[in-house]
Amino acid sequence: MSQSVESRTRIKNERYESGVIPYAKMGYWDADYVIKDTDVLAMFRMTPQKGVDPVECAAAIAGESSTATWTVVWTDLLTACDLYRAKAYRVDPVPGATDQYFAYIAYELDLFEEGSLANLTASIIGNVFGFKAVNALRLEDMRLPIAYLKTFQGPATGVIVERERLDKYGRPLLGATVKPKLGLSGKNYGRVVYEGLKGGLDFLKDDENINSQPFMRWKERFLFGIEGVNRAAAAAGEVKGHYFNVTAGTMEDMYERAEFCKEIGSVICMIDLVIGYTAIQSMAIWARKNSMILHLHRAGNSTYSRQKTHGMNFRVICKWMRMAGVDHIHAGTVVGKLEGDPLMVKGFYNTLLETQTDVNLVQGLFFAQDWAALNKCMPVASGGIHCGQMHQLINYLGDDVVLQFGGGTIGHPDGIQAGATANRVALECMVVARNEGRDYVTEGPQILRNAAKSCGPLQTALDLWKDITFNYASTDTADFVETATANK
Ligand SMILES: O=C(COP(=O)(O)O)[C@H](O)[C@H](O)COP(=O)(O)O
Ligand SMILES: [Mg+2]
Repeated sequence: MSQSVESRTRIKNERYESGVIPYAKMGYWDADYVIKDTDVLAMFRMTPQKGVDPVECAAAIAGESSTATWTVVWTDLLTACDLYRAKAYRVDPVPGATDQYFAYIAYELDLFEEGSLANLTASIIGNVFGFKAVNALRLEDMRLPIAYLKTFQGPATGVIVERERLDKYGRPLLGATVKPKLGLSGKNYGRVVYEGLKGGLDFLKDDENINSQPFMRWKERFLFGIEGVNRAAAAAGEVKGHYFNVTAGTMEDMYERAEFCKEIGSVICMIDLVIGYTAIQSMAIWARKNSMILHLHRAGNSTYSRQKTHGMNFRVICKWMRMAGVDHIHAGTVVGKLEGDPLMVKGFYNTLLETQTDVNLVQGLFFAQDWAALNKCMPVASGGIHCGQMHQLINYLGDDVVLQFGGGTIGHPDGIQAGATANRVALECMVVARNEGRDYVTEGPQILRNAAKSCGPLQTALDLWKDITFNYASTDTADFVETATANK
């Protein structure tokens, strides 16, 4: 028997009456939703406007970051709208805050184009952050399903192959940022590179804002820089590198600089986060094709990652950058001059280095994550660190990290080589102490003083920087409900 028109279509259904109905009623809230292995999950910290119901707020976020607009549209009926609608499935009050909630949202995998961070982010951090009904919004964490991760390249080289290419194992790598950041000529720049590498560092690096300015065009820097690398490597009998920053105003310029970097024999090049997700993915593909290690400076991230109630947590940037395919990313020092709570930083490092992570609320990891065999990405600790902190750095950050001392190398009173030597000796004596099973964290200062007896540069550095610490309260710390398990 044929159905009447009215019973065949959904159009007479209350859900599709024209007008404005709550997002929760439109299907963007489903407390009974059963998460699929293939779903993309996101957790937002939301601060609804006064009087806005948290569940409706979560539903609105799910709506605006997936299929919805502000009013009912009948064209939904032309789509698999029940499937494509994101579902907010859980809302928890943030402990200790009266106006904030954690909202969990599940997204159908087919909402996203394969291998495109640009497409993912246009939904997840798109319009939704400007929503008037939400006073503030912060993307705290995401779970990326294996099926989706497999559409991304992942780190071009990865930690294991980087160590093999460098032939350096069992210790953190050592680097330094050339200072002053801006203004040196190519020749003087190359001298800094040479001195630092000759003194014992593995890497020197360009700073985030050095590209191709009038005082030193990029080719000058690359040519003098590689001369410094080659001379120091020949003298030391070790592989050495300098991260040449290929960041530029256009992709064409970046490719040209990266090609030249390869041509002159560099093992590594560098880009800044500010070039954008698509440009980063393109450069990562170029890096894998050309057997180049790709360093990423996170310049710009604090603009949106530092404050607790609005923007996004840096751990999500870590996830996206591992997907995008960079081999290094600045991820905090704990003890240095820039933002970094110890537990949060540990969570970032685990996100970059582990093949699987469990829910770990203390470290701010709200979801379990399987990395689908994407390579590991090397965290870089940089910003206001010096050799007197070596025991703390090794304790907090482990072996798979590049420790970068800019001021802490170039600022040494006896010169750059002496600064580099102080760092290398401090590192090696601490690694030996740790490997011998000593309580190197407690005995650290004494271990350094003993090593300094036969290393003048280390003695001078310890004397100069002995009292330098950066003990400010972190702005980004963990908030969690003891019993919460996000992957229910
Ligand atoms: O130039 C430096 C550090 O110089 P120095 O070693 O002289 O302090 C880097 O740009 C910062 O580390 C970036 O910060 P982060 O690594 O936190 O992104
Ligand atoms: Mg810098």
